[in-house]
Amino acid sequence: MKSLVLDRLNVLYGTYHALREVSLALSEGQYVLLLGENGAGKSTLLRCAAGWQRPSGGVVSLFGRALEKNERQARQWIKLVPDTPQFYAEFTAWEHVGWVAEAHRIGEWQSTAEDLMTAFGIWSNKDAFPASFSRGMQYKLGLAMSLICEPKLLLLDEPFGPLDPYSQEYLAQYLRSLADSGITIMTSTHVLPDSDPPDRVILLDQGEVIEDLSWNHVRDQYSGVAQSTIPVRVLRDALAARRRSS
Ligand SMILES: Nc1ncnc2c1ncn2[C@@H]1O[C@H](COP(=O)(O)OP(=O)(O)OP(=O)(O)O)[C@@H](O)[C@H]1O
Repeated sequence: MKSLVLDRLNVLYGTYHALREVSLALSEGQYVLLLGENGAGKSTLLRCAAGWQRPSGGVVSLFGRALEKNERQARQWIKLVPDTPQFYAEFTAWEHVGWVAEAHRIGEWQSTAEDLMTAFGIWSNKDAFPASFSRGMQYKLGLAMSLICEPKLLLLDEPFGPLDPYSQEYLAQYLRSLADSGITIMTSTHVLPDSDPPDRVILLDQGEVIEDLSWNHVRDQYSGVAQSTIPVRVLRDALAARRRSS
């Protein structure tokens, strides 16, 4: 069963075509990187996949059902952490996590929340207000709020960028273990830690999917190259080939 299928998605902002005939299918437990230059359409794709934005054309399906025909269930299953998560000024970090956990009817959420916040290094800030958090701490809180809801599909917009190197490695490890436990993950990124590789890499350029590669294929093609530098090389080579042929 495919957890996420995007079928010929198009997104127009006025006359600007931000996504053009984007089709892809993600299997359960796949960990996928979405690569592309600034403005390639990564956030737009993630927002459409999460149901935060309605495409101008095309269909988003989750576990075999169109998202808009199964919206409440789909929204419980999918969690998107945007590049800049938003918070309520008047609630603490702990209240944010507790509030989403209760809303999703997660039982006994407190110890999981403590584990998540400890793992992400924000436990000592649990009673502080997220407005006072650094960008990296805000991202970690956004992650904790999403993970406490036990999503089946986790969409992350630029998760590694705001994090310190230790947290980047920890998150890469954590994402790998989530995927191995059956959660599907798609993350846009310009950064890849050296450990715990993804399964697949999708390259976007000017709103179009230009490559869809297995990590094993990419790894073989760039053997001897540090994992962290592979995304930039894959993207650079694919864009160069595309511009040569056009
Ligand atoms: N609300 C909007 N109105 C008009 N144009 C938009 C809007 N949102 C995005 N765009 C345009 O759509 C294109 C894709 O934007 P998007 O944010 O999806 O790119 P991205 O790949 O996530 O970029 P980045 O790496 O900089 O985050 C860009 O040209 C952007 O200017």
